[in-house]
Amino acid sequence: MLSLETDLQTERDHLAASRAALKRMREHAEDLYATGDQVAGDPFAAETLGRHLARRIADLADNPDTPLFFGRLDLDEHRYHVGRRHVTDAAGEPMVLDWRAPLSRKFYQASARDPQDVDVRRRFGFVKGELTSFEDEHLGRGEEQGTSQILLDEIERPRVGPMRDIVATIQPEQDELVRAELDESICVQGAPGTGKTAVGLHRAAYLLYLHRERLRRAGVLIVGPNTAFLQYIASVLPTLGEVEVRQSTIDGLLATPVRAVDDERAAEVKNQDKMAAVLQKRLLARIRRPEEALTVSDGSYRWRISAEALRRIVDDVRREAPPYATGRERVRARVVSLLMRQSEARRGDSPGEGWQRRMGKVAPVAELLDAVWPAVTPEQLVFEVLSDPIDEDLDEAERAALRWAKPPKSAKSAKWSAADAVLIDEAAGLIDRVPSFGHVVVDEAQDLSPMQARVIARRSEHGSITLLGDLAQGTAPWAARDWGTLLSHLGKPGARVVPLTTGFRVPAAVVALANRLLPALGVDVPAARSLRADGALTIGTVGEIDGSVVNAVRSALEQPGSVGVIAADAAVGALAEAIRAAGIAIAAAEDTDSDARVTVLPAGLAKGLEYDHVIVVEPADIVAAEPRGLNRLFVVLTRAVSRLDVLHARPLPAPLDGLSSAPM
Ligand SMILES: Nc1ncnc2c1ncn2[C@@H]1O[C@H](COP(=O)(O)OP(=O)(O)OP(=O)(O)O)[C@@H](O)[C@H]1O
Repeated sequence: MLSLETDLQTERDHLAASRAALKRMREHAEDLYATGDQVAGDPFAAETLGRHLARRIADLADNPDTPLFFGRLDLDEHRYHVGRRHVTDAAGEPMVLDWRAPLSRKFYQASARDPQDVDVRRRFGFVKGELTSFEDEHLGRGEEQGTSQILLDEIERPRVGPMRDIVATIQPEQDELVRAELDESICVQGAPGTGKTAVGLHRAAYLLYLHRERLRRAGVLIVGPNTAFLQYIASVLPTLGEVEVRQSTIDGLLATPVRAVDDERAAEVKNQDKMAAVLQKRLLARIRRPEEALTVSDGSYRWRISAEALRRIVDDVRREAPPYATGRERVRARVVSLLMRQSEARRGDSPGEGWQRRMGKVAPVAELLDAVWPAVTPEQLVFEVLSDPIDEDLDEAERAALRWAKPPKSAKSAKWSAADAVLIDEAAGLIDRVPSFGHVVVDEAQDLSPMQARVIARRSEHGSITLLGDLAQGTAPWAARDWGTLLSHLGKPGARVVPLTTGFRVPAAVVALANRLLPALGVDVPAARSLRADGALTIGTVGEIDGSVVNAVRSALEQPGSVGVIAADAAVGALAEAIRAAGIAIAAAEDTDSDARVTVLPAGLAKGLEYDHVIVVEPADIVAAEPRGLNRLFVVLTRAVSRLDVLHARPLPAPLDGLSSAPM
């Protein structure tokens, strides 16, 4: 016991010394920042250095609630503490090793069977930033714990506020994914609560650490399903020291503001992958083969290019298939080049750049371009397709669904829907190149339509992707039934698909309930198993919904943690009213900082979120509200971290039929 206390004290001393070292590193960076103007040779260098140092100072901030290290590795000769960032002493010796450093990998991967030179792996337990315990595994002696108590404490802790990082407890199968090579695209099929989102965010942080310069230039993008979700995950990367990652919904990536709503059928047709071909054909149909020769006056000279030579230029460029706008410029450049050759032959010297620019713009050349390769905006192209959808690949019903209900006068006055914005992005990608990110993480990817997938494909053409999702949680009308098809739309057909099945959120009893829905969902996915034996599930028949929900919220509030009331979208307003009328404060779904512990949430927004206590209201209504209602119910039931109440006045949906349901 004494030795344990002594050990704990030694570790606390190391923590204090590491804190002091971090402070020294920060002060050093601050000093450099203050004197930056003098050390840098010129204003540009001063600004670059200043930005670098400001970032470094932010990186070195010490948050008293997040322990500087969480583990220790005893190797043959050396002992390393593993933490959130590198900390070195005044002599440059490591005091804390960044979790992403190659050596730290042993902390996550070593096992009794494969100790990887690790004699002892130590995990630390913290309470509010205080080091309170540790667990040792003597891997060198072939000893290994079963499931770590520190991990169990971590996953069972009450969830309040935004999502937290999991660096201290990343599991070996998660670590494999986090540390996959930058060039490798991967797809994670993960049952609810298996840590897909966590893996995606940590992979982004890991890649930024290893390939900082390359990724800083190209950028890293995280795509999530809605703003409530983005708020929920927003603080994970900053706690890992990464602040320069763009986080967006699909709509947020698009340049077109959404000001209209499609009916279901129109949205479905517009999201089919064949719309890409429809747009492309329509665009290429603008290109005409020249029929007349071109004559250009140039002072006392007249140059002439035959119709045949012009046709050859247009045919060649078309065959090269550059983006449309590049094609137009290429035709212009080749026409000018032929003019130049004539000029050289006649005048005996090469005309300069000014001449070439002028020739590119003279009226006959401009007219030729407008006739054979007319300029077009993405909006104009989509406007034309929706005004007159004549493509032979569309049947009559599809054409009718596409046609404007009330045709606008022009592309400029059109009000675009979310699906139109995706079509406009597709058109923009046909006309011009879209810059590609170095790495893109897509969460809840099962809900991407083929056309939305192409939005991401354009932005990851020269980079890699991490695709995260669960086919069982697909709720959009176009949700993926298999990953292979979606991966082809994303331009990464060969990506590895890796399943995750160990759940860290949902208690076993709740997983068993949700798994009953799986056979009815029409997708082939492995069922989850939960690491959590705790947790409570109540299924109750009630007479009157509102009053019963208020009672359930009251008793949920007697326990620590967050409470999520999830109901069919149409029922949420009245429920929130009833809860407020009972004097209970409610937080908005986007507001993860609110003091109120209760959130009332439409089923449509529950994806990706979690609450300690979830109250699901009238499952039959959630199922009836949409075509993939059972998938929606699967999502909703799996949001609970500790306790789930299912309240129903109507019979439960068929797959849950026969479950014992006590009157409440
Ligand atoms: N290795 C881990 N250690 C501790 N907690 C973990 C670990 N992996 C995941 N978790 C926790 O489990 C919960 C679920 O993780 P996450 O939201 O990433 O799962 P998900 O697979 O994206 O879930 P869903 O598909 O239901 O949205 C989170 O609270 C997360 O912090």
